[in-house]
Amino acid sequence: MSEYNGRNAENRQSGDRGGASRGAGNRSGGPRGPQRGPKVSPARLAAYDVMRDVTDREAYANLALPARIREAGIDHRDTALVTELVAGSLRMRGRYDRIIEIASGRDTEHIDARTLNVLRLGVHQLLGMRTASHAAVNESVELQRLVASPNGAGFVNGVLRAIGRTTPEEWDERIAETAKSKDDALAAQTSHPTWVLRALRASLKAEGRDAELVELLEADNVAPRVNLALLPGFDEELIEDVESGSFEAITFEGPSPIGFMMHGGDPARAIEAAQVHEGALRVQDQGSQLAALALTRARPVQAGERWLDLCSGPGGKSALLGAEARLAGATVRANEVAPHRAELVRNAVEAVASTVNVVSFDGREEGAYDGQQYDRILVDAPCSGLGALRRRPEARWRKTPGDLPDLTQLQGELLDAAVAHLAVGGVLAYVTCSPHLAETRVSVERLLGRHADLKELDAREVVTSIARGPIDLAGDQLSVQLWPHRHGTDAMFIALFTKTEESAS
Ligand SMILES: C[S@@+](CC[C@H](N)C(=O)[O-])C[C@H]1O[C@@H](n2cnc3c(N)ncnc32)[C@H](O)[C@@H]1O
Repeated sequence: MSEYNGRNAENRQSGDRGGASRGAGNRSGGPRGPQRGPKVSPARLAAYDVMRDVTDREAYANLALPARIREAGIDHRDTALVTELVAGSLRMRGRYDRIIEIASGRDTEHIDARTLNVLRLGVHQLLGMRTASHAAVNESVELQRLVASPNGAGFVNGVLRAIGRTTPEEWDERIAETAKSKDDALAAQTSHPTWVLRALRASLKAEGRDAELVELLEADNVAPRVNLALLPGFDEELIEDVESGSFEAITFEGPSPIGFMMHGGDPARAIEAAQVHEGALRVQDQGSQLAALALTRARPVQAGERWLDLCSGPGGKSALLGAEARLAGATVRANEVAPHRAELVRNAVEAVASTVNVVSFDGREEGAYDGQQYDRILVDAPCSGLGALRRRPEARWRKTPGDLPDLTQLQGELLDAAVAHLAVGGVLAYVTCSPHLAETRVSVERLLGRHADLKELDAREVVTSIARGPIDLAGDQLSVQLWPHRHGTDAMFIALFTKTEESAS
């Protein structure tokens, strides 16, 4: 038996509400001919198309899904089904592939790519959505005939029937029995690459909380709630309205003092219903909210302060910095290297446009700084994104440990350039959406080693003082590591520094 207790995400996925058969689309690469009879629902066919685009063509599910749903004319009811099929099958791909291997006796590398995606979708219906076994198997067999090879229909039928006869808990045991190691078992059971599991454990261990690993891995497998931020200084009466129950879909809760949580429904509609200043209520993870507020509230702001958001695209934190600056009489320069992302920043800061100047430079170059020193600098650095695995179902399968050296080098170079433009007594925030130690504490220790004039500030104290209620921050470092399972946020890392007078010369 492995340490995993079978309390896995499969049991918590939403149920299949079934898909009506209303004439299939026709984009898949297989031998798809005309369908004779109502065999494969348009929802399942659309899900297959997106799976193929993501697994074989490097598409991003969050972009490919809405595009395919529109193209196939999928209605509102079936949109949820397609989304669940795709997101669940992609997120749980590591687990499902292992189960397929055990059930079929065949390595997934030796299964035709189209058939493998048909199987993944089938397994998700059987184990993740608890679709009636005959329906899941029959639809998968028909999907196989339509998009892959009719010759493989018997294989799909046999493998899925075998999988459906075994409960998710029994699959956990079979995975453990056949795994190469305990880590291999837990990684397959919870659908994480083993190197990611080890990196997450190392980071939790550094806080003395490695016992939380399974909880974290499970949290990664549940799509996050949509969170909203209300920009300070705008429509604050909304808080009272929400607290008095005027809005069913939103509650004023979570660790951020300006954060709201959505309980289902369409965020765009909820924002419209709130009738606030345009752009003042925005979708934003509460960890990101805390990271931006940690910089602005680390110490009182003096009117006239100059702030820099060095890596600002798509602009969520810039909007928040802009709102805080507007209230305190400071100004913000928001820099983003990619011009199309700088455009997104311009849109994001519309509500505070008079306070935020958006520019597009490489943050390691002088142009990003306009020859100025800054009182506060946010380096929300490009990173592996291992802290946001809940959001992008395919992301964990696209990262490799080989991505880290280039990223950590870039993070170091951006930080060095930022330090050179930090005013004496100014505050620098280093933020990543990754808990990987190479991108967090190792980066911090190296930075402090390179800059004798830099002193780390107590970010824990700052975040504790701004959080809405008590916040469980573990370990004995000055920096803050947030976690999905503990805080309901992305796994954001926040470190704060100041430049000291003595050694600044
Ligand atoms: C983690 S994201 C920032 C998220 C943003 N702060 C927000 O809250 O919306 C990192 C950003 O850094 C940008 N970036 C990457 N390399 C950069 C560089 N050399 N200089 C400036 N920005 C860079 C990326 O394009 C990306 O938009």
